[in-house]
Amino acid sequence: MSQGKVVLVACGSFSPPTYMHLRLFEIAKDYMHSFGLGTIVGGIVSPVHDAYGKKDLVPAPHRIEMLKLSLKSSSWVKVSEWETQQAGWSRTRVSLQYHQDTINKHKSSHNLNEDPPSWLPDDILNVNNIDEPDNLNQMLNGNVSDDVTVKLLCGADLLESFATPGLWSDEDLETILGRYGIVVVSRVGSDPGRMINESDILYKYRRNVIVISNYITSDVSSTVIRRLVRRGESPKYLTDDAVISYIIQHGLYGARSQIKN
Ligand SMILES: Nc1ncnc2c1ncn2[C@@H]1O[C@H](COP(=O)(O)OP(=O)(O)OP(=O)(O)O)[C@@H](O)[C@H]1O
Ligand SMILES: NC(=O)c1ccc[n+]([C@@H]2O[C@H](COP(=O)(O)O)[C@@H](O)[C@H]2O)c1
Repeated sequence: MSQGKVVLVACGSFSPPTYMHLRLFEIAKDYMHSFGLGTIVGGIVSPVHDAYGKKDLVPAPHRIEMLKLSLKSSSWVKVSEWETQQAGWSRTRVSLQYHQDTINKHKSSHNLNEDPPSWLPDDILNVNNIDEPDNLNQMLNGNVSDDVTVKLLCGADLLESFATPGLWSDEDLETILGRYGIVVVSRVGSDPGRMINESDILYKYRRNVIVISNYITSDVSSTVIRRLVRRGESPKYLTDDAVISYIIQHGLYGARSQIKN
């Protein structure tokens, strides 16, 4: 298992973002830190293109704006608009590849002046961090690599979707699991351990799959928020207040102004 620097990338619809989407990053960061599984230097949320065509997927500019509102208080998780700016839907492998390539390109100090994308983690742009004494010591002792690897951050339902026939190509899964690796947070009703045991490809790459049991379980989903909004009920405390105001203001998900806020 790599113990170098890691950037977590979460791909999904985020229609709308819930507080659990953002909790995933905090849960993963704490877990990986306590078990010495790498140093998280940044987090990226990559909302899917409108062409993904999932039911209730509001146009990308709304989802991006709601994510930005949700992430106002985060110093290390940023929104990447790259997927939404492509001509059509991008497979997750392609998205990870793009983010990895861009990070590699900007990691070296001589590229710092080259218009870095706004989602690029500050730690990568901060040239002073590269040679900080602790890190240098570790590097000299051969304990850590200075490479930055992106890893897919997801909930256990996404892991389960790997087994859906025709949804993910074997080649993509080989690359996602073999080259990058994934960090999976348990979700009510899912059993990632069993999933790994039952899938040949997940079993083959099990060392690259970090499974985190989320003991503070929550079944909050975008579906639940959309349902409440549609019924004129309050989604307060399931997502950021600013997201709720945005939903009402733009009449998203069938919102009427009388939502009990
Ligand atoms: N409560 C949760 N616990 C763990 N992972 C979650 C939870 N909610 C969302 N995720 C993860 O967040 C990522 C983005 O998910 P997505 O945008 O599909 O959210 P969702 O709430 O499941 O949406 P929907 O209800 O529209 O299907 C996925 O990897 C998903 O597994
Ligand atoms: N073959 C693939 O790369 C593949 C297949 C299905 C879903 N996905 C991604 O997984 C995420 C799923 O999001 P939802 O759970 O909201 O459907 C999206 O980011 C989507 O692009 C990727």
